[in-house]
Amino acid sequence: MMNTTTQAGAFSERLYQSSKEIWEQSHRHPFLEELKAGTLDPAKFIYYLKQDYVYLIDYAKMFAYGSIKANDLLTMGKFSELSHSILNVEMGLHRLYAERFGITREELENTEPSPTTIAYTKYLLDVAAHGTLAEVAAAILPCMWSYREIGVLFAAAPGALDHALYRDWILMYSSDEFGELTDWCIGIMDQLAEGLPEPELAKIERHFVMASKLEYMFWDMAYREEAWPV
Ligand SMILES: Cc1ncc(CO)c(N)n1
Repeated sequence: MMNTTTQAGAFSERLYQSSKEIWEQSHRHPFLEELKAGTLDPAKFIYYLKQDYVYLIDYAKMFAYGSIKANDLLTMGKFSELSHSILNVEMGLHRLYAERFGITREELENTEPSPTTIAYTKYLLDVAAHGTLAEVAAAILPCMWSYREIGVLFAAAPGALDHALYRDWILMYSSDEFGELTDWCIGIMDQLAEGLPEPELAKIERHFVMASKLEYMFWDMAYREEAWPV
């Protein structure tokens, strides 16, 4: 495993270790193995893109909550910068892909969330409604950090960038800009965890592990093109 934990402090290293095996299972999931090889069925990618678009609407709100819960202007500003970047840069990539596939913006935005998307986003929003800023940071971190890890690993994988279809996706998540935003999230997590009692740290760790499991489930959901049973 390539070390992408460039700025990890003590607590974020503990978080990383807590979910390392879950992340590795994600990396080995056929959705990502095939995306890396360029063989992923575009229908599965389109399904993912649409679910991820509605996921990102709620995910962007998590950073808005981060801004509300922050107590200093620097942190507020950074959380709102992150929210802006999700809505305009990351979701811009989804809109571009949708255009390539002939999917309208309206269709993209009106995607009915699958059971797994609901589970993930509502879990996050529950943490935002009831948790501390440190809990919010822990819940949103696996998303950024695991994608950065995947992006960096895939960008370095021989041939992965040669496949026209998935190249832009890999470039987005391996970009310096995405990496810097991820490092900021890791840094604020370490800062917020400093001096907290162990039961609080354990609760934060549970959010991180839960979000990591939901990340795995998101890949699996897309590969299965999960639908509502009724
Ligand atoms: C489900 C999910 N997790 C993480 C990211 C990265 O922001 C994303 N776009 N979607």
